[in-house]
Amino acid sequence: MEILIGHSHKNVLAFASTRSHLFLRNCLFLKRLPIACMSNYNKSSYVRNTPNSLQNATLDLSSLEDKPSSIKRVKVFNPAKFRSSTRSPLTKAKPPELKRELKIDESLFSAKTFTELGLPPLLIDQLNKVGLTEPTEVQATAIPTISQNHDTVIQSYTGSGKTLAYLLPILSEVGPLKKLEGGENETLDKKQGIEAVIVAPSRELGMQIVREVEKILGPEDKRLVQQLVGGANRSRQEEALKKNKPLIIVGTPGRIAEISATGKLHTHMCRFLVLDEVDQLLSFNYREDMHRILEHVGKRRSGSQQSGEILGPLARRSERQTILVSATIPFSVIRAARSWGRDPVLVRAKSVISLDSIGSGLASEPGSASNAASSKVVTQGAIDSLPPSLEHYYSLSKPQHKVDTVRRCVHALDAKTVIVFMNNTKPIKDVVHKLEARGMKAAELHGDLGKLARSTILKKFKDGELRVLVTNELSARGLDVPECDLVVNLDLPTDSVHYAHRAGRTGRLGRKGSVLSICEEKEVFIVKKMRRQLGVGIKPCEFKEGKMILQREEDVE
Ligand SMILES: Nc1ncnc2c1ncn2[C@@H]1O[C@H](COP(=O)(O)OP(=O)(O)OP(=O)(O)O)[C@@H](O)[C@H]1O
Repeated sequence: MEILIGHSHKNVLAFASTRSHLFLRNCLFLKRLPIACMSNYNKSSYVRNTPNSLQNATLDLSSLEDKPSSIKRVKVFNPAKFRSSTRSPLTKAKPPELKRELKIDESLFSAKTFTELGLPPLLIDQLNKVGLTEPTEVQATAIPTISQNHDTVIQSYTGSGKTLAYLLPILSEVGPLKKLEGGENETLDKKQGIEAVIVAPSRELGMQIVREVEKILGPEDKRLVQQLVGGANRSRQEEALKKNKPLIIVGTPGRIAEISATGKLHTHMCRFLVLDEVDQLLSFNYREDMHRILEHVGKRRSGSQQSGEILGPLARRSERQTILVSATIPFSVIRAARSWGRDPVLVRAKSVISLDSIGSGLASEPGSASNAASSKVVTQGAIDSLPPSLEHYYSLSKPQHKVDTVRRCVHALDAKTVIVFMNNTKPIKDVVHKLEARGMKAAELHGDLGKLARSTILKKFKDGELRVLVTNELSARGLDVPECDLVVNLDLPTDSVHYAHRAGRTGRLGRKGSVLSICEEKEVFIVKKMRRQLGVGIKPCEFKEGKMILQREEDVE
């Protein structure tokens, strides 16, 4: 027990201190430190928190895949057979300590229909009604895996359909579209209360997930999903919880934790906990709220609770299934998943790997890591996070000419729906004014705006009433505007993980998309570093006579 206490708390501390550096950097140092200092500072924060053996072991997500011999594969998985034996949460709880072997039928990873994946007929009908007929690669891999009750980490590039990859297996177990099992009836259903909690880091992403669930449930049953996002009226949300008795709640960590603390949100019997954009949710900013959520969701009252009290919240094993999702999965998430999960697996397009198959000795004490190794951990969090269809460019510009470079790029590429990212909130308004003065319909979106203003602007942008949205990191995660054909980094992102999420707002689900990073000459080394870390080509370019001209590297240096 003592070992477990230490292990669990170490994870908490690792998250806390890593983020506290990032947080300080974002808020305080950004304007004052030269970029080179910032990048070293970022590295050193990882050094302090990365276990020794991890740094020496060059462990990464891709290296996990290089060890097929460590994957236990016993028999062919038959989804139809599996689904009929799926346990009912109230009757057939599996002892958490029992290790199960990983048995996945890889032929399912190429499934061309949702039927092949064993989804219930009612759910498939509804998907067809809303025009969803063919699963994406990550969906074809995640759906059968989650349906086997594995705690799952989903890592797949931006815009690859991760939301439905976790929603569909949940909806085939929860709500009116699920497959009814023998002995189960509507009376039991009504007693069950909240069955799935989905946590997202921003209101916008939370609301987007709610809309996705509502779309599939249809107008008659959409009350079964309830949003609990910050910025909205809390008592109205509490009333809706009481009145509508939702089965699924989607919310931001602060609001979920707040309502949970008042005793008005009962999630102990919950079967699914999803952390969307998990790497962000496990950061310092959210630590207290996430603690509460992890402690309470799916924590049935049983004999095991007592040992949970002794071990501390993160070490508790519960009956819930935990699903962690992001395009960027740093090692800290793998470590967390291993420490909370039951038989946790890592799902990527066309591959499933047992997290338990990662070699031992990774949980040694943090402290004396090398810079190179720790930066590799960061790098590996970002690799394979970008859709292959994206084109990446960078262009040199003096600070006072950056807005003009945006304008020339938009015209040269004839981009219709553009997201411009900046690092600070204050200058955003000024950029919007300058773009409007140059005849472009633009608006600002950031956290200083009220909820209503944020949703109105986002709606206008999605409806095509605005050509350019000037925003900050708020919009980098999860925002799905399929029409977005150009992302511009008017300020360079702080690292490759931030680059990946910003860039991923375009080129969604196989569409074409371009990403332009505007930088000063002294910042080119940062672009090159990100290019190396992400494994993508970022080509130098300039804009002349309404055209984009690609340059040779030598001409830029
Ligand atoms: N099977 C499918 N068929 C058609 N469209 C789909 C399918 N799955 C998802 N989509 C659509 O693809 C788009 C991207 O999906 P989603 O937002 O889930 O991507 P993501 O991988 O979560 O991206 P991010 O990492 O940026 O959050 C959405 O508009 C979604 O509705």
